[in-house]
Amino acid sequence: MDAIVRVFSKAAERPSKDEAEEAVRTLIRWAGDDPGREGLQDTPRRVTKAYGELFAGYDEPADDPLARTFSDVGGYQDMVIVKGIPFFSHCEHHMLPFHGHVHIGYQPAGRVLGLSKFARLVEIFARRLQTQETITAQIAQSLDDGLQPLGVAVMVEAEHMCMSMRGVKKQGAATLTMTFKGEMQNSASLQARFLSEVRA
Ligand SMILES: Nc1nc2c(ncn2[C@@H]2O[C@H](COP(=O)(O)OP(=O)(O)OP(=O)(O)O)[C@@H](O)[C@H]2O)c(=O)[nH]1
Ligand SMILES: [Zn+2]
Repeated sequence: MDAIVRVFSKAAERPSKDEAEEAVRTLIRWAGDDPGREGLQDTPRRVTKAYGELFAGYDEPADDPLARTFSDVGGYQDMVIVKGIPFFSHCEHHMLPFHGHVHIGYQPAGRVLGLSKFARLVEIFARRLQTQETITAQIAQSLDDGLQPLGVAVMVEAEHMCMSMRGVKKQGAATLTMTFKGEMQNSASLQARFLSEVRA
C-alpha cells in the first residue's frame, strides 16, 4: 500500500461528516454569504458528497490496478503507449482543479498490464491533493514497481485553475511534466520515439 493512503486512511484521524459540513458553512460565511439562506442550506451536504468523489483516491491503494498482469501476448516486446488519458485533479496549494491528459509508455519485460488499468491508476492519484510533478512521479513509480518493465515514460499536460481563474490569471497556459525510468531514462532515441508518438 502506498504511503499516502497509509497516512490518511485511518478513519479515526478524519473529521466526522458533521464537522466537514460545518467547515463548509464557515467557508461560505468567509466568502461573504449566508449559509442559512434557502439556496445554500443543502450546500454543505452536497460539497462533502462531492469531496467524497473528488478525493476518493485516498481510499484506493495504488497497487490495486497492478495486481493482475498478462504474459500471453505472442512474444510482444515493443513499446506500448496509452495516450490522452483525461484527468481532473486538485492542486495541493489552492485546492483548485487542474486538468488535462496523461500519456503513458512502457517497454514490457515479458508481462503486460490490462489497458484500462492505466486509466484506473491515473484516477487513483488524480483524486488526491496533488502537484503535477508528484502525480507524474507517482504514476511512473507505481508502474515501475508493479509491472517491473524494461522502461517507463509518463507525460502529463495540464492547465491549472489556480493560474487561470485567480492569481496571475493566465488562461490557456499548459504545464508539461515528464518522467522516464529504466532503459528509457538514458536513451534519447526511446524518449524521442515516445514523445513523437504522443505528439502525433
Ligand atoms: N510546481 C508546481 N507548482 C504549482 C502546482 N500547482 C500550483 N502551483 C504553484 O504553487 C505556487 C504557490 O505559490 P505561493 O506563492 O505559495 O502561493 P500564492 O501566493 O497563492 O501564489 P500565486 O498563485 O502566484 O498567487 C504558485 O506559483 C502556483 O502556480 C503544481 O502542480 N506544481
Ligand atoms: Zn494551485
